[in-house]
Amino acid sequence: MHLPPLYPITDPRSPVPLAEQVLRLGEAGFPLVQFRGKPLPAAAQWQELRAALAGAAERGGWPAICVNDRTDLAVLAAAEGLAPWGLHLGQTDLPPGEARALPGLGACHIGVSTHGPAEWEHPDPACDHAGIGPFRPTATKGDHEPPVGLPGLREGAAALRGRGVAPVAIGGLAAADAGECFRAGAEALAMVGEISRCADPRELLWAAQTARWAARPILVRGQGVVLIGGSGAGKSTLARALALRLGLPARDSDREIGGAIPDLFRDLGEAGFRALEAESVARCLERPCVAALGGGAWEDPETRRRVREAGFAALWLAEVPAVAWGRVGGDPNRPLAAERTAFLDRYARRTAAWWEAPMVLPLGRMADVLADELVKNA
Ligand SMILES: Nc1ncnc2c1ncn2[C@@H]1O[C@H](COP(=O)(O)OP(=O)(O)OP(=O)(O)O)[C@@H](O)[C@H]1O
Ligand SMILES: O=C(O)C1=C[C@@H](O)[C@@H](O)[C@H](O)C1
Ligand SMILES: [Mg+2]
Repeated sequence: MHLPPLYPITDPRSPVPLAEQVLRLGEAGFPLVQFRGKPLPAAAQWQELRAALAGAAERGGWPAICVNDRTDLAVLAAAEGLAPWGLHLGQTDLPPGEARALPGLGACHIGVSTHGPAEWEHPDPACDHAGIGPFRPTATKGDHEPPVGLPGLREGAAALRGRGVAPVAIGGLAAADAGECFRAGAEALAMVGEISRCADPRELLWAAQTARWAARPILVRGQGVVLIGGSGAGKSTLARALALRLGLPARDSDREIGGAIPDLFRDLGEAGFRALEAESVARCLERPCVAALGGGAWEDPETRRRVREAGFAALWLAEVPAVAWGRVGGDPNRPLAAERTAFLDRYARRTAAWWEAPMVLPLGRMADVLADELVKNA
């Protein structure tokens, strides 16, 4: 289970409506936001949640939204075709397994709040991430448990990771805590409000990402790498920059197909193109290299299996879909980038599979800067 380094939670005390908080954070590059509407009345929470989910759906499924506490609202949303990415439950909310069995929530990522060893040792098998906290005393929640501090975070993170659950530090955190929390084993830092209130949330996220790479490197020298993600994310560009620095060949499944992509789509149809693409990816995996995969290649489960079997690391270049569209929309060499709505809908459909890989957030950086940072820690 992979999460972004910072996990913002909406703040109902802010004058900015909750849906707008979510969408602004998405625009800044945050892939995941938790929707917390407490103590607003249910009707107001629902109105904001629906607007946030509908807005994110129109933006290529970006950002992903995790609903805090309100399983009922998550079910309502799912019934409207707006199932959230996840659901975050406290120890006194519905049990995760029962929540996930509700209509429309089968694919939900469930997070739980944990506070001590009993919960760290026995996380509910239906959850794939968990908050550990409070890290220090916090004014956001009046009813919190005693602070766990760094020792608790370290103990909780090790126990949860050992059980396949991604640990999220939460409670009174500031961005300056990032390095220490990642070194203690946290996958992400959750923060209420601070992120939206800061002058430049994107810079905060960039700093947290580089701090996490320093504490928990995602590249190993000598190992092959495939870059996955949507069309226009910058995979081909980053693959070249990364290969140069890692001393590996740069490859590109689109180039190695050996024909002009628009001609292949015209002559063979998309299914014919996909068959050639799968063979091309398989050739890229024959020896270690940095390979950019075509934007649709990761949809094929056989390709995903082959990448794992070849021992390559998969990295998701998680660009904001609207930014990717701005780069490649209308490009005659990309037959699936002809129409904006279809392009963004395709991004949204493909996202679930990309979440399987650790993400690289470009956040406005050029490929050379991203590659330098990634290689620094390899
Ligand atoms: N980090 C970046 N910042 C700004 N522009 C970029 C960045 N990376 C790539 N680009 C530009 O965006 C466009 C698309 O990049 P690229 O071809 O690398 O995307 P891709 O992910 O490989 O897309 P596809 O899946 O369609 O092959 C190119 O014009 C490239 O120069
Ligand atoms: O998003 C897609 O499905 C595509 C992306 C490109 O990399 C090419 O593989 C082709 O244009 C199709
Ligand atoms: Mg490419």
